[in-house]
Amino acid sequence: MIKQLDKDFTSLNEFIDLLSPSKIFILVDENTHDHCLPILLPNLVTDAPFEIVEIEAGEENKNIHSATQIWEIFTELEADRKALLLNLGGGVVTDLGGFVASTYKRGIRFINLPTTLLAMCDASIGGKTGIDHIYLKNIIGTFALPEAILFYPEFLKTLDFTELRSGFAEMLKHGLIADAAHWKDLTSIEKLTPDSVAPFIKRSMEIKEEVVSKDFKEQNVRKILNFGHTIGHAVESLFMKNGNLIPHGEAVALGMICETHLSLLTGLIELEPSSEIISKIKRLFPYIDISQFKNAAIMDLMFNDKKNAGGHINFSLINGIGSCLFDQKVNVDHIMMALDFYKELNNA
Ligand SMILES: NC(=O)c1ccc[n+]([C@@H]2O[C@H](COP(=O)([O-])OP(=O)(O)OC[C@H]3O[C@@H](n4cnc5c(N)ncnc54)[C@H](O)[C@@H]3O)[C@@H](O)[C@H]2O)c1
Ligand SMILES: O=C(O)C(=O)C[C@@H](O)[C@H](O)[C@H](O)COP(=O)(O)O
Ligand SMILES: [Zn+2]
Repeated sequence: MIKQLDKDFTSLNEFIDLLSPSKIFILVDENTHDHCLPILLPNLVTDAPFEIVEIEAGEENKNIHSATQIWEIFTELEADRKALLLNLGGGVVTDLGGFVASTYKRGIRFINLPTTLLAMCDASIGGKTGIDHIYLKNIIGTFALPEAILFYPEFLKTLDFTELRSGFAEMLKHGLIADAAHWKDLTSIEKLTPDSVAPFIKRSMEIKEEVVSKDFKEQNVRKILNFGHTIGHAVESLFMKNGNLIPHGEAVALGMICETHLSLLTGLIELEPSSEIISKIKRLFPYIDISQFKNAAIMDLMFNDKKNAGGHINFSLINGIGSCLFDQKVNVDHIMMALDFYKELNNA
């Protein structure tokens, strides 16, 4: 169930009532503890006892150490199989919380309460949970669906602009892979703010939900949701390794530029739409200097991509605005050219 919360959080309370949990755990990070918990707690009406579990904020904490910490808290506080986890946060909290919940005692129930644009439109939906390990993004994880995804756009009011823009990248991705009108709507927004983007959140969520409903375990069409991520995740991992993190959405924006150019090089898309896509993404997102990374190092990481099979890198590439093909095998020289294309964009 995906539903927008009213200001009294009635649907959350009703739903918790229905689930009748033995205990509720509310997972937050430092920022959602300060900004979102004070909105949730006065509205939470339940007979079940609850505990707050806090992790440090940031991608560097989406790891096994945080997971262990949470499992230990569950054990100490005697969480049983009827316990319920509320993931109140961005994609780090929903990915990590979902992972911890789906593995503790072989699975307890969880509800996602996304607080970033990225988590609302993407991470909270679709049941991919996980953690990063040895600098590889989401390399350990499960497919496990939340009982509900309840979103409240008011949470976005305290979000930094950089994080809002990061979520906007995944929304643009949804337009590019599946809905040209959504791409047009999003790229027509004059100034990105919580209010200006709010009318388009629902459509973005629907696109993600529609794709996932056709292929939950990512055997085929779900791979289109990974457009921009083959190169984006590789670059994100290299920055993580250097201890110099970049927001996930910025890595995806970079990845979408490279992979749009790759779509052009492989003859899938015409020059005009590819130029439109690249110039619009370039205008919206900061240029990321990747000159420190050799193309071969970026490529090495792509071999760990979860879409791959039989030692081949499988790309998801667009064949027009609003349309995407998966399992595309491309010439290695073209991958190198796409990376060089991005590296040279700074001088263009
Ligand atoms: N499972 C999926 O399908 C999926 C999809 C897309 C991305 N992801 C993952 O999601 C993660 C990125 O998510 P994210 O961009 O939400 O990052 P995040 O969870 O790190 O949140 C970004 C920052 O915003 C802060 N924050 C969150 N809500 C806030 C609020 N309302 N007000 C003020 N500050 C707030 C957080 O503390 C953090 O500092 C990555 O790990 C990515 O791999 C997963
Ligand atoms: O839900 C999906 O499927 C996606 O690919 C959405 C992506 O935006 C997201 O970043 C996802 O976590 C990537 O998954 P991964 O399998 O490439 O780690
Ligand atoms: Zn993503």
